[in-house]
Amino acid sequence: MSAQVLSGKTMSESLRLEIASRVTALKERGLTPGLAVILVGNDPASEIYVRNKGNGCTEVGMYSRTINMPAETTQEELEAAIEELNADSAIHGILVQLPLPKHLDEQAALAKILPEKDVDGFHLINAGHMLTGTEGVVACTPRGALHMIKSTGVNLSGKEAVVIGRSNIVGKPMAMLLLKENCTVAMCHSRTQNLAEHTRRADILVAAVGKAGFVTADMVKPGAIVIDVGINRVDGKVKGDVDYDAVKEVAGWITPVPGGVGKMTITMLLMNTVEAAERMLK
Ligand SMILES: Nc1nc2c(c(=O)[nH]1)N[C@@H](CN(C=O)c1ccc(C(=O)N[C@@H](CCC(=O)O)C(=O)O)cc1)CN2
Repeated sequence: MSAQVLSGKTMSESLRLEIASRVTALKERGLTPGLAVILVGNDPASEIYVRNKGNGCTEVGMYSRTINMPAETTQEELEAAIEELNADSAIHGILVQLPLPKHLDEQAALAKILPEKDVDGFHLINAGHMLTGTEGVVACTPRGALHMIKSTGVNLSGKEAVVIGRSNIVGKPMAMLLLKENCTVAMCHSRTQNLAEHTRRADILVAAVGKAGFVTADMVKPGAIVIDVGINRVDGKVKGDVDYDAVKEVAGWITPVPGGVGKMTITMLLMNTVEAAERMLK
C-alpha cells in the first residue's frame, strides 16, 4: 500500500489560523508582534525565502521589517544592525538569513542576537536549551518536521529514529527533539559506514543530506515515517533527498518536496515570533 502523504501546505494552513488568532489576542492587549529579517547580499533563493517570510507575517497580522544589506557589508556593520534591532521594542523576533557571504562570521553574528529575540533558535543559549531539553526557542525546520511526525499519531517512545545529516540548523536539533520524545536516535553522516543498515532499522527516517534522491526504497523500513528536509535544484526543479515515487511504495508516511517540511519552516518561524511576543507580556 502506498504511504500517506504528510502535507506541509495543509498543516501550515491550520497552524497559521491558530497563529493569526494569537496575534489578534496580543493586539487586543496593545502589542503587535514584529519580525525583522536581515538579508545580506542578493542570493536569489534567500531573496525568495525572505519575501515569503514578510508575506507570512502579513497573512497572520504581524508587523515585519526587512533589512537589506549589500554583499560587501562588514562584520561590524552587520552586528551594529543586530544591536539596533535588539533595542527596538517593536521587534520581537530577529533573524539573519543564511547563508551569509563567505567573508562574514555567521556564529559571531548569531551570538549578537538577544536569545529571547532569536526566533531561528540558532543562538548558543537556545542550542543549549535544545541539548538539555529545557525551554528555549526551537529551530524552525526541525520544529516543523517534528510537528509532521507527531501528526501521524504514532507513539514515538522507544522507536528507532535515524537522522541523516549533522548540520547545526537541521540534523543536530532534529536528533535532540527526537531524543526528547524518547526515540532511540542515530545520527548518520557522510562518514557513516553501511548507511543502509542504519536506515533500514528506522521507524522514523529524516533525510537532511542535500543530495537529490539520495534515500532509495531499499534503504527504508516498510511502514516507516519518512521526512524529507532536502531542497535540491535539479534542471530547474526542486527535488528532495528522498526518491519520492519509489519510497512512497514502502513507507507508511512520507513528506513531499516541494510542499512538505519546507512549507512548515516559515510557519514555525511565525509561531516562534508570536511566542516571543507572548513572553514579553508574561
Ligand atoms: N536564518 C535562516 N536561514 C535559513 C533557514 C532558516 O530556517 N533560517 N532555512 C533555509 C531557507 N529557508 C528559510 O529561511 C526556507 C527553505 C525552504 C522553504 C520552502 O518553503 N521550501 C519549499 C520549496 C521552495 C522552493 O521552491 O525553492 C518547499 O519545500 O515546499 C522555506 C524556507 C536556509 N536558510
